[in-house]
Parts: sequence; structure tokens; C-alpha cells
Amino acid sequence: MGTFEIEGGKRLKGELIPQGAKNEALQVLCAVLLTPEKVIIRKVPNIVDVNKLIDLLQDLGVKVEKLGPEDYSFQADDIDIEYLNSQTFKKKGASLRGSVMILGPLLARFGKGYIPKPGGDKIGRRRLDTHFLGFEKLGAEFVYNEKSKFYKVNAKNLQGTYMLLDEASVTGTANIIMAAVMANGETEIYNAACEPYIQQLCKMLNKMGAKIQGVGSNLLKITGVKNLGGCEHKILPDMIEIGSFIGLAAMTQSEITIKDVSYPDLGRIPSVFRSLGIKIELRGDDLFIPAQKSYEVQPFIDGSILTIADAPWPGFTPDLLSIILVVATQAKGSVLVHQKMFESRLFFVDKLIDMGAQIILCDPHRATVIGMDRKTPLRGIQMTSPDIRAGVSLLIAAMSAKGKSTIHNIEQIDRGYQNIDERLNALGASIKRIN
Ligand SMILES: CC(=O)N[C@H]1[C@@H](OP(=O)(O)OP(=O)(O)OC[C@H]2O[C@@H](n3ccc(=O)[nH]c3=O)[C@H](O)[C@@H]2O)O[C@H](CO)[C@@H](O)[C@@H]1O
Ligand SMILES: C=C(OP(=O)(O)O)C(=O)O
Repeated sequence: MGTFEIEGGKRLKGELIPQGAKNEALQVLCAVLLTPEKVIIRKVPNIVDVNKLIDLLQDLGVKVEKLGPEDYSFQADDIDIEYLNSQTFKKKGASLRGSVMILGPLLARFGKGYIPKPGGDKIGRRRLDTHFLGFEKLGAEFVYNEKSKFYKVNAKNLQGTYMLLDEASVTGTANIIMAAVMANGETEIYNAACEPYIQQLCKMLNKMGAKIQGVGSNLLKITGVKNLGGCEHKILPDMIEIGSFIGLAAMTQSEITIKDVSYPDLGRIPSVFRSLGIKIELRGDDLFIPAQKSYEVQPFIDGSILTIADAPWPGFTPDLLSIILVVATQAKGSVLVHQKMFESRLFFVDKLIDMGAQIILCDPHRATVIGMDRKTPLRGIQMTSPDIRAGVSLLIAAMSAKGKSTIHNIEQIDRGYQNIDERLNALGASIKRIN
């Protein structure tokens, strides 16, 4: 289990370049399975989850070539579909969430797709119903082995149809889109997730020859085509990393410029951080966060306590609520953080409480944070990171705290943040990695 030792209280100064988005990378990497032609993907983040997926694709027979530090070419012209029955696949496929999105492309191209119960964060129930209900609607047969926790879908032909998703699942929508692009006839997906990463996937598939309309909306119309070809695609900057850096700057009173953020794709992220009183300036496509002594929560118009809640896009992403929560501990004013989508993502607040934060965990979904306006700094402690975003929130808390902190299980952080310690140390942080 890896560990970070953090000396708190350091102010950072300088520029951060966001990595390519983890959650987009996981989608578009799976999409390379849809064609025997070469697909070039740029700005691929060098993080554990993405590297695991690339490894899995290689095991399946995809030829992978590294063209540069962040650029790869993939060619799925000799897929070993039997690999899906191997023990290695059962182990590797289960080790990350994103692997579930190989199902749609494999079903579309080879008529079958298998997957062990996928991993990812333990942040509540993470059902896959939407994925399989969608595949079944397209005519696939679904078999779930409860004992081995292995999911199978098979189809001779996929037939386009209308479907209303039971929820706007992100990976579910990506999977169904990839299954539908080569189905017979027309598919309509209503209540589709529509976040920028789904839009990016659709744009990439359209470049490959797919016919997807309604991109960016929650009603997608897909006209099936016989084959898809190669293309070149560039991944967006990671909006969750950008949000994490905004929070980090505010908490540590640092002056940070976040480069090339693709501002129009950040949705409500800047405005939600602004509602905590954090100043964010847009300079070209960069975000400039000045060093701020104090930031004051903006209550609602009627004077009631600010509530920050998550919702499917274009709502505020659940992946940034843990960061909001930690940043609120040093704001001036109180905030109610309402995590509606996941039921176990707020439990890490016990660590923040140990550090001296004033938080009331009302129930698994809601926490009230009474901001301390830096009157009492958090104090360094020993802790273990429970999930990727809680892990980074604890890192931010530790960087702002008085004294030394230790965070164990940093593999969770490495899952989604590229060389976070080196990048932050270059700006003045003091984070030591102990393996
Ligand atoms: C690899 C990847 O891309 N992971 C992301 C993806 O996970 P993933 O695709 O697994 O998440 P889903 O969108 O399926 O669902 C996330 C949670 O929200 C709930 N839900 C979802 C839709 C809805 O309309 N109502 C609702 O309550 C689900 O029941 C579930 O508990 O999307 C999540 C939601 O943005 C993010 O946290 C994950 O980082
Ligand atoms: C929950 C997350 O990831 P995953 O879906 O891969 O577990 C996340 O990125 O915050």
C-alpha cells in the first residue's frame, strides 16, 4: 500500500496543465474495438485505470503503439475473442470500472461481450441494469452468473429501436451507443447521459463513419452503418482534475493558473466554486485563481443556507462534491453538501472531523459544513484514502493543514491523477511518496 507524507501549510504558485480526462479516455479507448482500422488517440492520461484498460485491450489482441508521451495508435484487426473466457480476463476486467465499456463494441462487432463485475470506487451500489436493459432492447440475450459474478451478452444481429433509459447512466449510455452504431436501422436513446465525454465519444464515432444525431442532448438518434473506419481523436482536459485544482488553490491560499481548460466544457463547475466565494478569472482558455485570504459562501437569494448537490449533466458532477466539501471547511459561512447519486461517498468526513473540521454528517447523503474562515487551521493526521476523489480531498486538506499528515492507500489517487505529487511539488508543495 503506497503512502504520501505531506508537510502542510505550503503555498503554491505557478501553472498546472490538466491531464487528459480519465472518464473520456476509458470510453474512447473501448471504441477502438469497433474497427479493424487504425485509431489515433491524443492526450491519453498516464494513470493507473487507463493503463490497465490499455493492457486489457492488448490482451484482447489490439495492437498498441505509443506515438509520443500522450499519444497512441490502436488497431483492433486481430481480436482474440476467446480471451474473454480466460481467468486472466476475469481478474483484469474486474479491476476497474471502465472495462465494462468493452461490452458494447464487442457485441456490435463480434456478436458477444463478457465482463466480470467491474471494479472502481466503493462508493455505494453501482448497478449495471441500464447497460443490459439497453443491450436487450437492441435484441441481445443477457445472462448473469450470480455465483461467479460474470455478465454475458450475445446477439446474432442487433436491431435498432427506441429506448427510454431507466437512468441517465454515463457508462451505460456510452456502452449502448457503441452497440447501436452498427445495428440494423435506427436507434433512439432517450434519457441519454449527455456530458462532454459522451459528446466526445459521439464525435469520435461520427468521424469513424457512424451516424449519430442529437449529440449534447438527452435524445440521441443513431442510424446504423455496416462498418466503421479509423480516425484521429483528442481527449478533453479532465474537468474533475480542473475542479480539484480550483479547490486546492483556494484551500492553500495559492495563486495558480490552470492552462487550456476548454472552458465551455466545464458546465457548472466554475460557478459552483464561485458560489463558495472563490475568485476564478478566465484568461483566454486558462483559469487564474488568485491567492485568497478568505472566501465567503454566497447564500441563496432568500438568505437560506447554500446547498450544493450533484445531478446528471448538465447538473454538477458527483465526482467533485468531495472536493467542495473539503474546501467548504475553511470558507466563511455554512454549506449543505447533498450527494444524491452515490450513497457511500461522504463517509470520509470522519477524517476531516479528526483534522478539526466542523461537519455534521446528517445521513449518508448529506453533510453540513460550518466553515471556519481559516480561524482554526486543520491539523495533520494519519489517514487512509477510501476512494479516488475522497483521496484527493484528503490530500488537499493535508496540504492546507498545520503539521504533517500521512495518507495511505494512495493507489486510489493514482487511479485518476497523473503524477500528482511531482506536479504539485513543482509548484511548492511538500508531498513525499513512500512505496
Ligand atoms: C468510468 C466513469 O466514467 N465513471 C463515472 C461514471 O460512472 P458510472 O457510469 O458507473 O455511473 P452512472 O452514471 O451509471 O451512475 C452513477 C450513480 O448515479 C446514480 N444515478 C445516475 C443517473 C441518474 O439519472 N440518476 C442517478 O441517481 C446511479 O444510480 C449511480 O449510483 O459516471 C458517474 C456519474 O457521473 C461518475 O461518478 C463516474 O466517475
Ligand atoms: C467514481 C469514479 O471513478 P470510477 O467510476 O472509475 O470508479 C471517479 O472518477 O470519481
